[in-house]
Amino acid sequence: MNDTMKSSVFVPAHITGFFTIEDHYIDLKKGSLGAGFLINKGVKTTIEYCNHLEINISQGNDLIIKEILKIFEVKSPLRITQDIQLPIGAGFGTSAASALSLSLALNEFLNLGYSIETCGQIAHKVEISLGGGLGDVIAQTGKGLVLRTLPGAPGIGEIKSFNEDVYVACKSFGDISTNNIITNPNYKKIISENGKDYVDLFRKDSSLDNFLKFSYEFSKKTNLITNEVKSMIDYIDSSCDILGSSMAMLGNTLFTFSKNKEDLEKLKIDWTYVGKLNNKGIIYD
Ligand SMILES: Nc1ncnc2c1ncn2[C@@H]1O[C@H](COP(=O)(O)OP(=O)(O)O)[C@@H](O)[C@H]1O
Ligand SMILES: CC(C)(COP(=O)(O)O)[C@@H](O)C(=O)O
Repeated sequence: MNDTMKSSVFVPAHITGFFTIEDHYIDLKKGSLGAGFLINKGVKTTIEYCNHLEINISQGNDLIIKEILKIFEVKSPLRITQDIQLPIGAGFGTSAASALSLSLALNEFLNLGYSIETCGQIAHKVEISLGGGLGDVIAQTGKGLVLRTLPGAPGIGEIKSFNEDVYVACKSFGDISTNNIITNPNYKKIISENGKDYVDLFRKDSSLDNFLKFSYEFSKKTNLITNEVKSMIDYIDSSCDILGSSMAMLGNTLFTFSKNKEDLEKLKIDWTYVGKLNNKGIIYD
């Protein structure tokens, strides 16, 4: 047991701009290629000693927590608190952040000595089995702008991180069922055909401009872009000097990048998130 009797881990939300779907009969090798980014809100999991199992979660259900506890074979009664700081199902990767932050916090609190890769593989397996996503867990072990170059769990897949000094604003209009999209044969085909083109181009020139351009084109070519997101992008493009905007995969959520916060605040949009790109990654308290 951790002698401080309390462990907290924050895992940043991850927003995908474009991606491919990489099936495999081994869940640890199943995932996605693509590019996305991390922000300064996400999921913070805190574990304390308690005389009975207590789960406090700010939203959603305890399905992910129960699955992770099963894999860790946790016997000691704990108080697990999860602060999910963004809307669930809206393209922020909250299921992956819930699974990864809990795995890392359990590892620290129980002094198990697992590597981040092992904790990430546990989280990835739960993410895949529950249909929460494909490549968010490995992406959340990166920093800033994250390119997935090999699919799979941490320690199996591969990522490259790029540090960018920019502001991001996200506006969510609601959720989109990730599982319905990533298991639909027609979507799988159009997503992977277009996603592969953009991954190949982005690998050659991994600039922020390209990320924003490729993501917006991807959202239109896959017909995933929603009317709300498209109209908001048109309004933003006509209003001010921003770097670019697109749709979060997979949520009815817009994201836009700017060199300064003032231009984002001038838009008078009730942002779901506005802040700097997260170039630091996971935080252990
Ligand atoms: N903390 C959670 N506990 C249980 N289920 C969750 C949690 N977060 C998300 N989910 C479920 O996982 C699926 C994907 O959610 P999420 O990862 O939030 O989607 P997105 O990555 O698009 O934000 C949804 O069906 C959602 O209901
Ligand atoms: C795009 C998606 C397949 C789903 O993302 P989300 O809905 O945020 O879980 C993501 O997991 C990825 O692999 O890039």
